[in-house]
Amino acid sequence: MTFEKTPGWLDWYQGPTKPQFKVPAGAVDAHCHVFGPGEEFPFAPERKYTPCDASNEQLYALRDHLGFSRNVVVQATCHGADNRAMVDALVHSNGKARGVATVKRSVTDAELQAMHDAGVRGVRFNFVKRLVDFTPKDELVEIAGRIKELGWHVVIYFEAVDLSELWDFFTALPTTVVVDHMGRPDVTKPVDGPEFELFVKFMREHANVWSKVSCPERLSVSGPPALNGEQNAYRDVIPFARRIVETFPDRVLWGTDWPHPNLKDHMPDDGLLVDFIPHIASTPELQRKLLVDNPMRLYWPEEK
Ligand SMILES: O=C(O)/C=C(\CC(=O)C(=O)O)C(=O)O
Repeated sequence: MTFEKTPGWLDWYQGPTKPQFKVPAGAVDAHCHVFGPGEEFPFAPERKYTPCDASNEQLYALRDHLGFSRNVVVQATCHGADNRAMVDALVHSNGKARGVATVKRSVTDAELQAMHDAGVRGVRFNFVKRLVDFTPKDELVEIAGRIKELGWHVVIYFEAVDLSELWDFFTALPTTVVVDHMGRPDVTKPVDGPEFELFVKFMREHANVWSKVSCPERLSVSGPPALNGEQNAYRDVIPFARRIVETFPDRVLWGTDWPHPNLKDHMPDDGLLVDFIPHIASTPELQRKLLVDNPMRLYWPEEK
């Protein structure tokens, strides 16, 4: 089956630079995706976008190029609840990748167990309206209860303005809860203003809540973009990510977000994205927690 990309689609960056920042040994890229390839793993009929292909071989070549050791592959909405491409990536990783799936209430216990055996350790609940149709909360509660039995966690993706409305649902989840991209703050607002304070309160009052401090390229308004050797990219995002890393050093994760779905403005050089890390985690200890200790505790606890 061949697919036509969404008009204006930006393909991932070819030939990323070698990062100047050397990540610590055993670093984990804890948020990335695979797309298809569409011929082998067709995109879902209910998808809101059609991406370019981005295979697991290409993902693992990037991992090696950037100096990372492992990946967490997160199911992208263009594959709906058909997790085959993501699971195939885990199966071909030599144990170096774990996954986060999207499931429906109709998933069977045997299917969940098969995903667990392949390396899936979480499910993603997506509340970003441009990406998914609404799923009833009672269905999500039921799923959360079932995956808890497997020791999995829930990854949540939402926009900052929706946090107050989703608060009661999120705070009742019975598992570890990992927030994608700091809950997508509006970085033109103050880092100590009411909107981001609510997110900090969410983490402060709930010790089971973690955050990915990823995706500056998605959150930044004033840039400059991670292109053309820029070593000080996305300056407007730094205070937000830094605050979360320094306040909750044991509950933060970082990922490239390769192949960067739905960017409209530019496609970042992934090598320069890695060079962003020391701006938000400024000491070797913070870097080790962010890139090694925390993701290992969550995704490979048996190795700790
Ligand atoms: O890569 C991300 O985390 C963000 C996405 C895409 C996405 O999450 C998905 O398709 O599942 C976005 O904001 O468009």
